[in-house]
Amino acid sequence: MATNTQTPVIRRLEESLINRIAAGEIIHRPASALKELLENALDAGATSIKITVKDGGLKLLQIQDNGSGIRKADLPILCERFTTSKLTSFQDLSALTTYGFRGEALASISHVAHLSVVTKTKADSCAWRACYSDGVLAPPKPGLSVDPKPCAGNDGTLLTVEDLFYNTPTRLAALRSGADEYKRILDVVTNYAVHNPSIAFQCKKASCSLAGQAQTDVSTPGSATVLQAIALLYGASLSKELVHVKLDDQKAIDKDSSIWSAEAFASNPNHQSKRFTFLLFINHRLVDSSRIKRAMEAVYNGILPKGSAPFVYLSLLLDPKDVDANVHPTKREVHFLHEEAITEIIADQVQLAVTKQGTTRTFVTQTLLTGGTLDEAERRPNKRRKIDEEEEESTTEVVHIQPKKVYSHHKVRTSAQDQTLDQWIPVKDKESASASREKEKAMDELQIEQAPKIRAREIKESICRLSSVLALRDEVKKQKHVGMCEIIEKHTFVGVADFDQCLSLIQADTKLYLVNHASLAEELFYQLGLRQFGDFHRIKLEPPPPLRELIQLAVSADEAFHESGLDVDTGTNAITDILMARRDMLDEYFSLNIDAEGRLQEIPLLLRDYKPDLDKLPLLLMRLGPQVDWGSERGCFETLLRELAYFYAPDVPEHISQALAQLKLAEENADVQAVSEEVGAQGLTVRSEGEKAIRWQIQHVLFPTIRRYLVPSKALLTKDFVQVANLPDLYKVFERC
Ligand SMILES: Nc1ncnc2c1ncn2[C@@H]1O[C@H](COP(=O)(O)OP(=O)(O)OP(=O)(O)O)[C@@H](O)[C@H]1O
Repeated sequence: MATNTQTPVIRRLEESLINRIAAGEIIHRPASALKELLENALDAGATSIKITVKDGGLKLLQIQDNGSGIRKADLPILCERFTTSKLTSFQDLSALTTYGFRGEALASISHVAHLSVVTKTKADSCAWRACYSDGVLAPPKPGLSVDPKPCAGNDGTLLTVEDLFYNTPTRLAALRSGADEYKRILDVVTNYAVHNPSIAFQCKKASCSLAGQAQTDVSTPGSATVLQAIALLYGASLSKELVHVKLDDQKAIDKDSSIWSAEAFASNPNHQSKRFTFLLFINHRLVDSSRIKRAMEAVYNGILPKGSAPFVYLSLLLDPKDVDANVHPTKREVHFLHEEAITEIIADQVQLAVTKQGTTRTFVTQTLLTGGTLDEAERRPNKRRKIDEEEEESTTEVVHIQPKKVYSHHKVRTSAQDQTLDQWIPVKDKESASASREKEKAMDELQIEQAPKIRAREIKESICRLSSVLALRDEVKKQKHVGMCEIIEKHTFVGVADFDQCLSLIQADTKLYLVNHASLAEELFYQLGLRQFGDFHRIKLEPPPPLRELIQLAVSADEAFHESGLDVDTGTNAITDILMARRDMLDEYFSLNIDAEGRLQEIPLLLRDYKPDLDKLPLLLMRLGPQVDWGSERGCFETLLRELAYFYAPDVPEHISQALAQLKLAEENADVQAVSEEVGAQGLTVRSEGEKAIRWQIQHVLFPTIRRYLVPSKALLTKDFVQVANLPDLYKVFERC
């Protein structure tokens, strides 16, 4: 760049240049112009909107609506900047019910294209035609008057945009192709057509087919529901895999916050696409929200296999006063009050609904359009759907283009959504088939109620300035094993292989690993403890149990303690005293709240949605005495977090082990009848229910969180990870057989 030693002169830009720069911010491409025009038609109350496009909208973009029309008297200022019928005062901004409010869209278009309008209100006896250039009326042809001309026309407005960006060649050159622009236009129309199913939409190219008839690429009847519109535009097979979530009259935070509602159609695990289709409307406005999008992606993280994506339509209705639509030139973004809380509620509900379907494996068949409309649409598929299908195919085509051959033994089924090992393990109780089915159903419901939120939630790292904690966090990072990280990050959970030994199978690429999930979980919980140090959520115990009694329970059951020769009371008192003396610190840093009367009020919640086995609580408290290094800050924090992690990690709960032991004993005595009558009534029943709940928690909460948050060390690799199979090797074995 040339260096200029002279001080630059500041000049006022020419009006036309200012307007063109401003227009460039609002009108990026044909699809953004169309969005503005569509929204104008919707604001005008249209029930039918027809769009015609030539060369991806660059040559021609025409939109005809049957809305209110524009008064002839308003035509002279129609395309002037900041002229609008939708806003009069600043206060109106906080009560917006229209898409438009700035009076800038038509002005912007007129600065970068040739714009003409034919419009007729119900009160007019004829339509009026006017042409615009650079914000003002322009003659239709050189030498003619600029005044609007009477002409024939229907009620409503026909807006024609020609030669978009004719005067901004850089913008024009940056646009890829007419086909690409047309695809974007179809996206916009499709999205609005889904959201406005009672409005008839049509979108077609202006070029005629050989038969002389333009082909309509998007077409909706205008008398459908959102689900029916999705079926029409995205395909009936998708619409059958959608779960419906409706939230009415919600309050974000407390009773004083405004009411909001939401409606969503989200795909169940049976639908898997390569690309995430996310249609988000906030107060009917088509917007992007990275926060909500991330939350939706997180919902499906633990449900869909890697590389698969869902479909989600979400419409959010908020009090207009809580929404700021004036944050982005194209209005593609909005800000709203309590965004985080509202997002979380919606994500939880979507997850609940989606996993309910995934868990119960019920395939709901929806009755779609009655009458011939859908069938007709199925025969004449909408272009948007065709494009989606083509895109799915074209991704496969990439494989063809790249000459990398995929051998069959490298092809692995990574779809973990439905076929995990657990599903092939029969529940071994002796109940009748129908009773078993009843119980299955009850279990499914129970599981949903017990742990409705199964995705790996965002767990924020707490702000902590204690050098000891920062050093411990650093240590975790330093021990990170890169190879293990890859496996953990892209693994697919296959199933619990041996429940009693805490072994699970996971798959990464073509390799199958047997992992000790209790060890992985213990390390995970230690790291989660470090991550949230000083800022844990809490589990409240109701009624709060006396600390001393809990410790006594564990001490009296502890063999090592008896061997040491100390008496139970002395041991119990010593441990109780240690904890009571440090209860302020325990509360502040670990959310372990013991009140002045020695009752345990709260314990830390390391992972929301995950329920630790509270039967292990006495053991935890007892171990906090001798196992924690109370002598140094760093040692104390580390050992205490390790104890918490040990408490949180899953192992076979006491009552299940007891039932198992009983079963084994009975089997050894060959008293099988007694097994079925006695243990079968208690032990095995407990095993099937308790075990099922734990298995569910392992698969749906633990492993998704491991995938997202565990920083694995080499130690884990050597101790708790065994590669049991590699598909190509297996293939060789089979070949030899
Ligand atoms: N299709 C239409 N039918 C009826 N009136 C229309 C139509 N399109 C535009 N108008 C009128 O023209 C005015 C200016 O439209 P323009 O799109 O420039 O701004 P806006 O919609 O008011 O605000 P924004 O710039 O935020 O979109 C609108 O306020 C509306 O009164």
